[in-house]
Amino acid sequence: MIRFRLGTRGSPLALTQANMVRDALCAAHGWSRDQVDLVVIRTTGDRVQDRALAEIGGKALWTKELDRALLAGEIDAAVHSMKDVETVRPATIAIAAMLPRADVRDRLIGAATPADLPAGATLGTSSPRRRAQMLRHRPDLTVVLLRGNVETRLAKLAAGEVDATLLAAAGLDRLGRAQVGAAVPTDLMLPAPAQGAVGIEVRRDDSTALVRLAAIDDAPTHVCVAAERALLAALRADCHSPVAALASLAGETLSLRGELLSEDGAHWVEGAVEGAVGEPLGDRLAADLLARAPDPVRRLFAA
Ligand SMILES: NCc1[nH]cc(CCC(=O)O)c1CC(=O)O
Repeated sequence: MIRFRLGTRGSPLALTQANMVRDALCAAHGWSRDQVDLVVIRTTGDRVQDRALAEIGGKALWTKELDRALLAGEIDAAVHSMKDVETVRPATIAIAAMLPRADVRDRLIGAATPADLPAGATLGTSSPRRRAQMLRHRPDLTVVLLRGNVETRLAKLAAGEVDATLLAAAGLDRLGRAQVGAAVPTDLMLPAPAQGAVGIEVRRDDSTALVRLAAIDDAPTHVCVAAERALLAALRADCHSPVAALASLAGETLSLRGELLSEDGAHWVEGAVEGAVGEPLGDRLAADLLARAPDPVRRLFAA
């Protein structure tokens, strides 16, 4: 009997997403639930909660231990929020599949819209993108660090530690918190590259796992997230970088929007490109944005 081991982080959101992958694999291959083992891997990012990720080593904090377990053969595949996966991955690891993307927007919790926040309100976030985008619209806000998993952040908000916060709609919805917060339109706040997408990685030389996962790949999600990640790669951006991106697919035409900001949100540049799937849209948009970026923005992205 086939057994398949799926590695995942242990946060409630990570476990929910790993269960979605398990359900998709069972549906695609006619497996029973007990044929897919969820193997919980504790990551540095789960342990360190008091500093911004960018400060202590970035996205690798979420992927390093899962990469190790994957390459050591302890698991057959690793489930990730694609938003947390580094732009440059080891050559030995392949992104084999993505689940259909959820709501890509951020939700604001604490006010109906950014404009409704009281003057001088305190916004809790540790995302450079959310901080810069909110300061762009509301330079009067005070932004403070807020970390922890989704439930922890909501508890800190309820305890009055901050007046408002932003969380991905995808995470809230998957955790059964669809009523929490108000979605901010993407025209006002372009999401993080890959927000709302769950990806599954395997060893590049494991053709069995590659084929099994191909059966659950959502091609439109994969194409869009790949374009957003290509923009990050072309910008040499990392999790310190205030960058937003969103691709959408209409028939064979892929559209990619992007926004780069200075850390204080006082400067920004936005742009969009369109083309056929397979065209290097990320490179084109990166070149266009960098050419037009005001100095305080370009300095953050100069390779
Ligand atoms: N950086 C943490 C993280 N990684 C993925 C999600 C939510 C799910 C997603 O965006 O796919 C979150 C929480 C958040 O940003 O609110």
